[in-house]
Amino acid sequence: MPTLITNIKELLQIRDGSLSRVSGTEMKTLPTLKNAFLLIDDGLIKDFGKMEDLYEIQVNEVINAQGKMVLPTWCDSHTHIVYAGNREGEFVDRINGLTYEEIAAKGGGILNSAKKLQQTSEDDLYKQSAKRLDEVIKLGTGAVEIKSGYGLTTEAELKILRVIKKLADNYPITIKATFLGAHAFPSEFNNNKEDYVDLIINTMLPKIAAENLAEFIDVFCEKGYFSVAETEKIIVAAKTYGLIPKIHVNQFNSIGGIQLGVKYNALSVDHLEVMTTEDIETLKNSTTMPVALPSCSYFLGIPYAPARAIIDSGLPLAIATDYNPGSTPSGNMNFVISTACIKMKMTPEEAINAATINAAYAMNISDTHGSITKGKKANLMITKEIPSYGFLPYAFGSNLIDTVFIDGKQI
Ligand SMILES: N=CN[C@@H](CCC(=O)O)C(=O)O
Ligand SMILES: [Zn+2]
Repeated sequence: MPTLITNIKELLQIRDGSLSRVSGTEMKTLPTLKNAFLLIDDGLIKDFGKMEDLYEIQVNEVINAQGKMVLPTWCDSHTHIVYAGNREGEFVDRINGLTYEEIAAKGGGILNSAKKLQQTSEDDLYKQSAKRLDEVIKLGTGAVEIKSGYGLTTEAELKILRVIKKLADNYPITIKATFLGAHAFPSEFNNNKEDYVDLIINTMLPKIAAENLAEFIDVFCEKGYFSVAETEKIIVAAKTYGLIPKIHVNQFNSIGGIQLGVKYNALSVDHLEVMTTEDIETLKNSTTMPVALPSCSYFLGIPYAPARAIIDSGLPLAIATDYNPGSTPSGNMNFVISTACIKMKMTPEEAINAATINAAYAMNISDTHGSITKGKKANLMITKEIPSYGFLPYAFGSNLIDTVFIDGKQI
């Protein structure tokens, strides 16, 4: 039986089904309908319109959204939420003056998380990760991409990907899995890095493909991590198994990761804190979505991705949390949106577009998620009473999300 939401102060992000992403000046527009209704049936958005055009209909439930906004749930296209424990100690080390790179160089960082994860059972890892997922769903996230990458052995990488699969089976939200075995070189491969790349290609990838555990391939393409040549080798091998590239590039240095991503039709290139004009030029006329991770810049105190230069050059932009224990121990998309506005000078319209329709594109789900469109999933949220949608990024730190619907069901 259908559910009807009535008296919606403003229904945000109404789009035609054919739209998959918005770029450049298009990002400044957020199509809305004031004083609206929305009808949910069979888990999908069945209809919406002005209250004055509401017709007689038999429904199961009527929700009065007087004074409240309704919008599609956030799509978080870049997370690492399947991890063990935390890295609170390194947080304090950084407060005391060490840099992220210095901590990694002395065996902390990703290797620290990998050690913890290797010692954690699959059940415990599931429990820890499910808790994080529960939290972000309540904050309005209705689809999430999750990467492996804190295992760094065949067994531990498979453990993470199986946990992701179990989360996808047990939770109603859409979950996409990414294989990120190339997140860091385990220390035992320090003197023979090619052997680790070979392990990824010859052992991990075939097993992951055989169990159908990932849709995307990711590599941390960065100085001190994986070179452009190593990244290319891994992407080429992964593509033979049908995995689509979504890669970590330009976090600390611009070394050619964007050019590589575009060459191999990456679905997205993520981080982008350090961008050259050539990097921006390369992204033009490509199908690759640039993805910025504002909370990572906030937490590490590193530059923010130059959103203005990216959008003003006509490109699209998506934003995501990067939820992980080292650089972003937060999965709050509302904070990401506020930070994008406050620190990256994105307008509320641009930030909401970046976290919905463009973020859905960066996860390959824009045909079902990311906008209020008839026939798309009824993954929606109702805000608390707010004066306007600009209040969402403005009142940073307040939880303004009242109710979340996934597949038309209230969470
Ligand atoms: N930069 C690479 N990977 C993660 C952080 C890894 C970590 O510090 O644990 C990121 O996207 O920020
Ligand atoms: Zn990341």
